[in-house]
Parts: sequence; structure tokens; C-alpha cells
Amino acid sequence: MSDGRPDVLALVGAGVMGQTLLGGLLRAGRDPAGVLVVDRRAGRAEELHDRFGVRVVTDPAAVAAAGTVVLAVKPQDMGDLLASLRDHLRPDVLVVSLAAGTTTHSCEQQLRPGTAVVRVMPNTPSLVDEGMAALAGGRHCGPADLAAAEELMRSCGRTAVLAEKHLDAVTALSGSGPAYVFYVVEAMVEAGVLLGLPRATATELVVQTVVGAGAMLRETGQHPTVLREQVTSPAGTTTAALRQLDDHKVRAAFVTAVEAAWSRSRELSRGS
Ligand SMILES: NC(=O)C1=CN([C@@H]2O[C@H](COP(=O)(O)OP(=O)(O)OC[C@H]3O[C@@H](n4cnc5c(N)ncnc54)[C@H](OP(=O)(O)O)[C@@H]3O)[C@@H](O)[C@H]2O)C=CC1
Ligand SMILES: O=C(O)[C@@H]1CCC=N1
Repeated sequence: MSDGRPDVLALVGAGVMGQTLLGGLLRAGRDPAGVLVVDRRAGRAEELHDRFGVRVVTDPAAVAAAGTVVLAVKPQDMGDLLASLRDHLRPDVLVVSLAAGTTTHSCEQQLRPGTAVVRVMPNTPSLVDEGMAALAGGRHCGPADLAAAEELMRSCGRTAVLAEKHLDAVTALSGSGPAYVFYVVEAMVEAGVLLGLPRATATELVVQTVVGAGAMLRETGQHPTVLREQVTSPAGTTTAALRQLDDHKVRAAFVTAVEAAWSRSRELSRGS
């Protein structure tokens, strides 16, 4: 940890994203004794302690021991949360917010003046160490703070440091992106079932196809258009399918959908 902060990390909000990051940090070698989880659901303590070996509390005052505090609650809960943490945080704390559509400026305004805040947009493939997280530093955040936040997120995937103005687009693309891929997978599996394949077989075929296509994109570095053309034989099956996707404006629907997510992220940043 940088700048003489205590090595204790507090994670506030142990839902989907909080537990995903927690798992990554522990897999990467972080000592569970140095991690404190704060979640408002009292019943979570035993379950999370058994699963991760970390201490779990409901009292926000416990963050006073932490050099780094990661906020993983819903954007709509951030206001109440920041108010409850404000007087307990160390003056030199690093606050890392994972909340969609919550700007560093809005966090800073609700915390003690000068608090270092990093805004992060992660995604759920962090569960299998294939996450993508974009980070943006607030106005009191120095290079060492950003590096410390990046190190946290690298425990479960890749990172990119971007200007904060891009974070709503990141949220729409890679933050929500896994849901778009799962949606396509669901549709393809249903198509396989419609054509008479057992559901388990259809699922295995589709999942391996998606994993394989993703690996090809990463490992060949080829443009997706080139890779798609390699599959598309003249007068063949693929071109017949792609024509239907174009006729149904699926490409345009994806663009509009991502734009809607971007717009919603911007709305969240205005508190609506
Ligand atoms: N899920 C995803 O794919 C992604 C999520 N994010 C962001 O991560 C954040 C968390 O999302 P997600 O994990 O899905 O949400 P969840 O609802 O699964 O988890 C949030 C957790 O925080 C708890 N909580 C809420 N307020 C407080 C509080 N004041 N003190 C302590 N604990 C509290 C909630 O308790 P309770 O259940 O009682 O409400 C819940 O356990 C969001 O801001 C989201 O935008 C970012 C990228 C991807
Ligand atoms: O749907 C959401 O609001 C969150 C942010 C990105 C992914 N899930």
C-alpha cells in the first residue's frame, strides 16, 4: 500500500461485484486477515467468513482501520453510505468506488475535503480472473493512488486508466457487456433447442463457440470483420444467417442498446 497507509482493505457491500473482487484479491494472495467486509445484511457475516475467511461487520465505523476502502453498493445507496462513512475514514484513505454513474466529484463532495477517490468500472468476468476494469482518478488522487487501485483490480483481470469522461461509455460497453454476451448465448441455445438438439448439447456447443471466438480475437489480433469473413463461405450457411441478422437490424439494435446504457449511466450520475 502506498504513502504509509495501513495495509487493511475494507470492502463495503458484499453483493455480486463485492464478492467477485474479494475472491480475486484472495486468489491473488492477499491475506484474509487484512481484509474487512462491511455489509448491512447481518446474516452475511457467517456465510462470508466461512467462504473467504475474512472478518465481516455491519458497523461502518470499522472502516477507520482501513487504508483503502472499496465501495461496492448500488449507485442509489451511495449517498447514504458516504454519509455514514465520512467521519470514520482516515484523512489519508484511498476510496475506490465501483458504482456505476457515480462521479469522483460527487464522492469527493460527500467526503472530507482532500479525500483521494478512484472511480472504477469493473465487470463480472473478474470472477474467473478475466475481468476488464477501467479506472479514473479524482482531483485529489495522485499517480500512486491510481497505481494502488490498478493493482487491486489486476488481481482479477485487465485494467485501463482513462479520463473520467469516458467512464459512462465504459459502463455501457464492458461493465454491462457480459450481460449482452449472455443474452446472445441464451438466444443461440434456444435456437439449437428449436432445431432439435438436447439443451445440454446446445449449451456446450454455444459456450465453447463463444469461448473459442473470444480466444481467437485476443490471440490472433485480427479485426473481427476478417474473422467473420473467414467463416462466411460464398452462398453458404453463415451468409444466410447474417442476412437475417441484418434484415432484423441486430447490429443497429446493439448500437442503440449500448447508447441506452450510456445514457442511463449519465442519468445515474445526475441522481435520477
Ligand atoms: N453487477 C455488475 O455486473 C456490476 C456492478 N457494478 C457496480 O457495483 C456496485 C454493486 O453492484 P452489485 O454487486 O451488482 O450490487 P448488489 O446489490 O449485489 O450488492 C450490493 C451490496 O451492498 C450492500 N449495501 C448497500 N448499502 C450498504 C451500506 N450502506 N452499507 C453496507 N452494505 C450496503 C447491499 O445490501 P442489500 O442487499 O441489503 O441491499 C448488497 O449486499 C454497483 O454500484 C454497480 O453499479 C459495476 C460493474 C459491474
Ligand atoms: O447494470 C448496472 O447498472 C451495473 C453497472 C454495469 C453492470 N451492471
